[in-house]
Amino acid sequence: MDDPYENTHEDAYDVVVVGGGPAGEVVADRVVRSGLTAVVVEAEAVGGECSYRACVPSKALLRPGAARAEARSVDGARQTVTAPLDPARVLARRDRFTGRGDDTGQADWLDGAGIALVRGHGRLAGERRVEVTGADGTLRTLRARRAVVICTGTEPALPSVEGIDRIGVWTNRQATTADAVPERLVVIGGGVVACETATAWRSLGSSVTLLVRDQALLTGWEPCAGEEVTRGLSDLGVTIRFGVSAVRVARDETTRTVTVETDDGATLVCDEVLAAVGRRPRTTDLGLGSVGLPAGGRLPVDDTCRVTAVDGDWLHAVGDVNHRAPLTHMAKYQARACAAAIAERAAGRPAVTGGGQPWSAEADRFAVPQAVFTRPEVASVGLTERAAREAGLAVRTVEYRIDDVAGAALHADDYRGLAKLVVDETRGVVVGCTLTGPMATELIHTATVAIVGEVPLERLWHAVPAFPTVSEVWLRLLEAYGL
Ligand SMILES: Cc1cc2nc3c(=O)[nH]c(=O)nc-3n(C[C@H](O)[C@H](O)[C@H](O)COP(=O)(O)OP(=O)(O)OC[C@H]3O[C@@H](n4cnc5c(N)ncnc54)[C@H](O)[C@@H]3O)c2cc1C
Ligand SMILES: NC(=O)c1ccc[n+]([C@@H]2O[C@H](COP(=O)([O-])OP(=O)(O)OC[C@H]3O[C@@H](n4cnc5c(N)ncnc54)[C@H](O)[C@@H]3O)[C@@H](O)[C@H]2O)c1
Repeated sequence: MDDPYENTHEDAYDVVVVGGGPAGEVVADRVVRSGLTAVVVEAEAVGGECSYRACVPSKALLRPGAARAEARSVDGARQTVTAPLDPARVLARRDRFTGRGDDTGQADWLDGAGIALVRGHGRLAGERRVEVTGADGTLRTLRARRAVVICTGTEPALPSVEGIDRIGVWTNRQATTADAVPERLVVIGGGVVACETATAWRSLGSSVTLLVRDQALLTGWEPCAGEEVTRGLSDLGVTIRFGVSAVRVARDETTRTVTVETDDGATLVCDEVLAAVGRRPRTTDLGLGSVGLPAGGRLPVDDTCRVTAVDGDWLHAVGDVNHRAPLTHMAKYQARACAAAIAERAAGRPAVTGGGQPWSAEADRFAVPQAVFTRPEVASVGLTERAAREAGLAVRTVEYRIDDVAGAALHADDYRGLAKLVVDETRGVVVGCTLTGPMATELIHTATVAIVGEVPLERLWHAVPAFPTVSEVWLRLLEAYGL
């Protein structure tokens, strides 16, 4: 059958990328570097959730409080840092990172990289076709000669709480872009968004209450991570209520305050409520039906990020939308792999995976690092002890208090931190690591290298950490293991 788009060059690209967040930007950049052409379709702002309403603004809000706490943890410096944070300056600094949502810089970067940008909402319209509806309602069809890559990310899930759709509930968007510090903030959830947001706004002066359905924070992590963050947030003045769910919320139109009723019969009054109960894929209005897929679900993929439920090797999904490892750095890692696979197949080669090839995003399955900038920081990579046991590994764990390391005591008078290694005894290698305490987020990469490199512990013994650094915890862990 004749292809009506065959000669319409302006609307045909080798690769059509739907969504210009971290995943989409990197896929497009890498395919163009490989000699193919690419277009990015973006509905809101190039840079995605990460740049404007997630990672970047949240870390910009967290850093001043962390810097202040760090100075106050050293005698001699502590006495000089007595004033609270200056919210106006903190919010202004955040805005310098986000440009308040202005994506001119990132759009210019796409242009400079030779990537076309089409603004509008993209939907699949059958095999290798994407229809884009512009803000003015105009419709444009893009044809992909080789591949379509879905990088549409996620949107916040809302808990089923009566009235939650009528109070102007905060999601990550308001929590990272608000222009004023709420006097009283109630947070529903006990995961990373809940814990980081509580840290940030409490540091800026809010009175924060966490309503945590579970009996711990950061479930899914090693229990010590949640315990340390519970202690740290409590010390910061955050109220944490475990085993409690909100059942009803209502905003008073006169006072603008929100009343939150909980399932233990209590009532809280606050100024804002943040829902931080996880994310759902942005696939409801994506034309998935045109390629035989149900709307609204995740898009399972193989290690090259090819959507497994669709025949052929043209449809891919990268980043949060495939739910393999919903983090920016893993989205970008998958993007590099996916672009390499597309280039490999374009060259007529099969892109076989599983052997550490650049087109194989296999680290998603065993070495996902995560850095959480709470007080204290927590970071992890690889398997928890529980996950390793469930996977049938011969598990041995080693724990060490980081405060007992000379470098940690020099770093902060009140240093408090934990390190836990999960070792696969059969292979004699580290398969998981969790760290808590100051600089945990920077220290975790050492563990990532050990896990990905499958470095035997006897060999790791020869990687000598410098004295007097916090990294000496690695020596202590190996000694505790018996080396
Ligand atoms: C509060 C918060 C803090 C976070 N902090 C961190 C952190 O510190 N570190 C970290 O690694 N991760 C963090 N994350 C997770 C991180 O934000 C995501 O993993 C990351 O944004 C995923 O990138 P993505 O490109 O897959 O999706 P997104 O960043 O969500 O980008 C998707 C893009 O697709 C566009 N889009 C969607 N649908 C369409 C469509 N139909 N047509 C056209 N365009 C479309 C959207 O407008 C958006 O620009 C955080 C998340 C939250 C909520
Ligand atoms: N520093 C970082 O790496 C960072 C920071 C923020 C967010 N993120 C990413 O953003 C994503 C979303 O984070 P999140 O915290 O929203 O999700 P999450 O899955 O980490 O935590 C969700 C929390 O909400 C609770 N919950 C779920 N449903 C509930 C309900 N109906 N009522 C009450 N509580 C409920 C869960 O028990 C859990 O405590 C994650 O994938 C995370 O990796 C990463």
